[in-house]
Amino acid sequence: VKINKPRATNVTRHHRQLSYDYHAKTCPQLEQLVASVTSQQYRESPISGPSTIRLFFHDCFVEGCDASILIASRPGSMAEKDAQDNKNLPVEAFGSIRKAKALVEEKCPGVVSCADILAIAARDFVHLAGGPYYQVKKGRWDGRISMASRVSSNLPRANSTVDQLLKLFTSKGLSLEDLVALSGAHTIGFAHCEHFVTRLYNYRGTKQPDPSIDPRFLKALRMSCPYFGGNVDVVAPFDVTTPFSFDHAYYGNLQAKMGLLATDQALFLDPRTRPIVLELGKDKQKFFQAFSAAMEKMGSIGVKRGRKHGEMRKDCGVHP
Ligand code: HEM
Ligand SMILES: [Ca+2]
Ligand SMILES: [Ca+2]
Repeated sequence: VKINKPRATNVTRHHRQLSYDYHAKTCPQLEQLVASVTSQQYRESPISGPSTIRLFFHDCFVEGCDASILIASRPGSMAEKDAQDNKNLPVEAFGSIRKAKALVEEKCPGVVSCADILAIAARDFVHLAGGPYYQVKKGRWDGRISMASRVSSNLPRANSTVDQLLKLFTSKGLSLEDLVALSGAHTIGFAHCEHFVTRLYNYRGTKQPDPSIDPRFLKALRMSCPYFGGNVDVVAPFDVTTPFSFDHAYYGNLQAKMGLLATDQALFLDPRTRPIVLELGKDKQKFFQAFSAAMEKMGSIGVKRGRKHGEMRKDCGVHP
């Protein structure tokens, strides 16, 4: 397989422009302000955690980390959030960003982008669920473009092959290691049946289940997800062992043939990614380190700086 070289120039140049202390003078209390919202939100509706982390991923992969995913559609222009791939993102995720932005605007008007707030909130939720607390680089501006039509080609599908995943991730400046570490976000959260149901009944048109699923796990999943006529709202946990805790159990599940999506299980089946799955499954600290580093890289995809390329929104849902 030919792996496209990451367009490192693009990514690193913007990367260098972000900094940990970007708001030290303009909004020194920024992280506490966001934390007060995320911690309360996590107590009141814990599903804000996984959904905000996913929101951040879907933002960064489409037009870069620029809060383009938060823009509301207008008549005649369908925005990213209403694209098919984003329709399962619960309102809670958008709600926490809106609340955090409102509080930040009250204390530090006009200086902090929605994109930075989303990056900080995603980190907070990782930590609140038991994951690592890593420092977040800041200095992103919000994006001017949000088009539903740009979404699907920039996001992975639940049945993408490892080749396809690699091609997509390297095109964003992310490595093989980053792909495996970031997929570890599936240590929390849930997926709707539609994303894995063909694995349970008709794998690649064989009318048989995917042979790489553990038989007991298969049976349990089939109980929740019938092939026909199931309830479309039913979800299954990504990590059957600790669905609410941000730990490295995800990688152990893959070794036990209990990956939920084809893309999860594929990371253990593919000889290129298997060694990384084994390594991260052995050592929680190693996973935390790899995940934090990969989140920093993901958080610097396509970052915009300044009025020429970006904007500073007051309301994250509308262009100023
Ligand atoms: C590697 C390719 C990936 C694929 C194919 C994929 C696909 C999916 C799918 C299909 C869902 C279920 C959505 C639903 O039914 O509601 C999901 C959920 C989720 N994804 Fe991924 N994902 C990938 C990578 C990532 C990355 C890189 C992150 C973050 C760093 C992430 C974080 C999450 C989280 C936290 C959830 C749970 C959301 C919830 O419970 O509300 N995923 N993903
Ligand atoms: Ca974006
Ligand atoms: Ca877990």
